[in-house]
Parts: sequence; C-alpha cells; structure tokens
Amino acid sequence: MRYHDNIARSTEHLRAALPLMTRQRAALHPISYAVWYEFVSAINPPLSQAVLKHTAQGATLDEAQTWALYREHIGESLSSSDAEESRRLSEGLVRVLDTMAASAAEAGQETARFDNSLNNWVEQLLSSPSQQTHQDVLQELLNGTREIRGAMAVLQSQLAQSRHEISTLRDEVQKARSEALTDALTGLANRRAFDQQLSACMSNSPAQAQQEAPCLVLGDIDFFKRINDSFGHGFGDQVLRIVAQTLKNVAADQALAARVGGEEFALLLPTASLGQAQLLAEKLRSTVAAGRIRRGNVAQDIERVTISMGVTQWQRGESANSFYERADRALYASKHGGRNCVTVLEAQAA
Ligand SMILES: Nc1nc2c(ncn2[C@@H]2O[C@H](COP(=O)(O)OP(=O)(O)OP(=O)(O)O)[C@@H](O)[C@H]2O)c(=O)[nH]1
Repeated sequence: MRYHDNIARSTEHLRAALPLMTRQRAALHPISYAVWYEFVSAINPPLSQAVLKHTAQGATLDEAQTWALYREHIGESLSSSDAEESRRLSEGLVRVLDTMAASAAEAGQETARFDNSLNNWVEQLLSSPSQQTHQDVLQELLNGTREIRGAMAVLQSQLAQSRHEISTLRDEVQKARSEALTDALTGLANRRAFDQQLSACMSNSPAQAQQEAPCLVLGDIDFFKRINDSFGHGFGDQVLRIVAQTLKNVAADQALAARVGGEEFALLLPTASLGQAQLLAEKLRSTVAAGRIRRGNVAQDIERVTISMGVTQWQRGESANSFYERADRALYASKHGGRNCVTVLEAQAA
C-alpha cells in the first residue's frame, strides 16, 4: 500500500481533495480520488507536476485525462486488491456526497420558498390595515416557520447520518491501509511495506559519506520444507509466527522487521554501522537457535529451528535492487557455508 498517512492527515487530504475533485469534468470515482489524493498529499511529485500542467489557467480534467494521469503515474503501483478496495470505498464516498448534495439542494429550495413567502407576507401586512388580514398573515408566518424548522431538522439529521458514514468509511480506509501493509500470518510488515520503507530509508539517508547508511539483514529459516513435511503445514505456520515474534523482539525500535517471502525475513536498520547490523543478526540467529518449539500439547520438542543470515550496508547512490541482491548473496553464502550462521558482505567486496 502506498498510502501511510494517519487518520488526521488523511482526513485533511480528503477535505482538500474533495473540492478539487468536484471541480473537474471527470466523474467522482476511485481513479479520480487516487489522482487528487496523491496531488494534495504531495507524495507523487511527477503526478503533481502533470496535474498542475493540465489545470493551468483554470482548465479542468476530463475523464480521459484523469485516467491517463492515473495510468502513467499511479496505476502500476497499485495491486488489483488495492484497486478493488479503493473502488468500494470511493463508491461509499460518492454515495455520501450525493446524499449530502441532495439534502443541501432540498434545504436550499425550501429556504428560497420561505423567503418568497416572507416577502409576500410583508407586502400584505404593509398594504392592508385589516385586522383579519394581519391575523391570517401571522398564522401563515407561523405555519411557514414550522415547515422551515422541520426541513432544517431533516437536513441536520441527514448531515449527522452522513458524518457517521464518513467516519465509518475513514475507519475502513485506515483498516484497509494497515492490512495492505501487514503480513496476515505473522503480523510483521509485509514485502510491500518493506519496499516502501527501504526506498524511504534510502532517500532520507544523509548525503555525507561519514554518516551511517541503512543496513539490511536478511534471514531464511533452514530446512523449512523438512519442518513442513515432517510436522505439517499448520506447524510450519506456527514456526513462522514464533520466528517473527523473535524478530520483533530483537528488532525492538532499532529496525523494521518484515516477512519478505515464504520463510524469508528482513530487518532494515535506517542508520547503523555494518558492525551493529552484524551484532543484531547474530543476536537473532542465536535467539532462534536457542529456542525450542513445542507441538501443540505434545510434550516433545522438535529439532531446533535455525536461521541463516546475510548482512550488508547500502552504498550511496546504488539502487534498492542492487542493495537487496547483495544481502541475498550474503544470505546464500551462509546457506552454502553450512547454515545457522551470519555472513557479512561489504559493498566494495561484492
Ligand atoms: N507452513 C508454511 N510453509 C511455507 C509458507 N511459505 C512457504 N512455505 C514453504 O517453505 C518451504 C521452503 O522450502 P525451500 O525453499 O526448499 O527451503 P528450505 O527447505 O528452508 O531449505 P534451505 O532454505 O535451503 O535451508 C517450502 O516447502 C514452502 O512450501 C507458509 O506461509 N507456511
């Protein structure tokens, strides 16, 4: 998932995006919402520039332009499940907006009618000295006021209902966002969250060569297939959850812990020396190796679980792929070196 604003920020973006969206010629659908959300949250500079270019001198975006901007600057980064979730939530948003717009229009008509009546009544009062006319007009005024009060009460309750729906939608957006970044089995960050953090880490890394750059620790459970084959997939899952918990404990607040593949894990340290990353990897390796995992209620320990690790540090200017591949090479050096060990690969030596 590419969006990680908290509720307050995303509500601000929603408020900023809605008026912009409704000003365009394109319909209010998930695609236009994605374009305007990314525009107002400034997370996608190329998209923002393209939008500004298209909307220079008061021009508005039509359907085809909106889709083209989406395809060129957003589309490929969204998975189909994101798109489906986004479609569902945006439909909800459009429904709420439609209801609010209809209620506001109705209340507006009601107020205009009342205003007309008021003018008539004032004219009648001023032009007729008759007591009876005065009484009739006052009665009509009373009835008219009751009606407008009733219409306002309906509008207020519809607005309260819309507020409630928006708040539910906001919660759903938040939940969807968090689910899209979390590995369902282990609760760790998933590969997508990891990739996002990795590129954020690389772009936020200080330019000075003497400051520490991000380090990456990759770990892969040894002979995991054998664990699955011997004790079943359910037990394999349990092992994955326990190793993930160990990762979380070891990483604490020093590193992002993620499950990046079936039985493959990663620790991303935003700023650390290679030595510190190696120490963390060693701590993780030894903690996993020292643990014993019990199968259900059977009071019998299985063979210990071990994990092989690869460690490296980002070299300024290199791509995320090259950084990740070096950590992977270090990991496979550990596998070929007998497993249950840590291999460190420096960028210059790779
Ligand atoms: N239980 C369970 N197994 C999984 C999951 N994802 C992948 N696997 C299994 O993980 C196993 C990985 O096996 P291999 O890639 O052969 O690796 P390995 O047996 O750990 O061997 P080495 O890595 O060489 O030590 C496969 O049997 C996959 O089916 C999962 O979510 N749950």
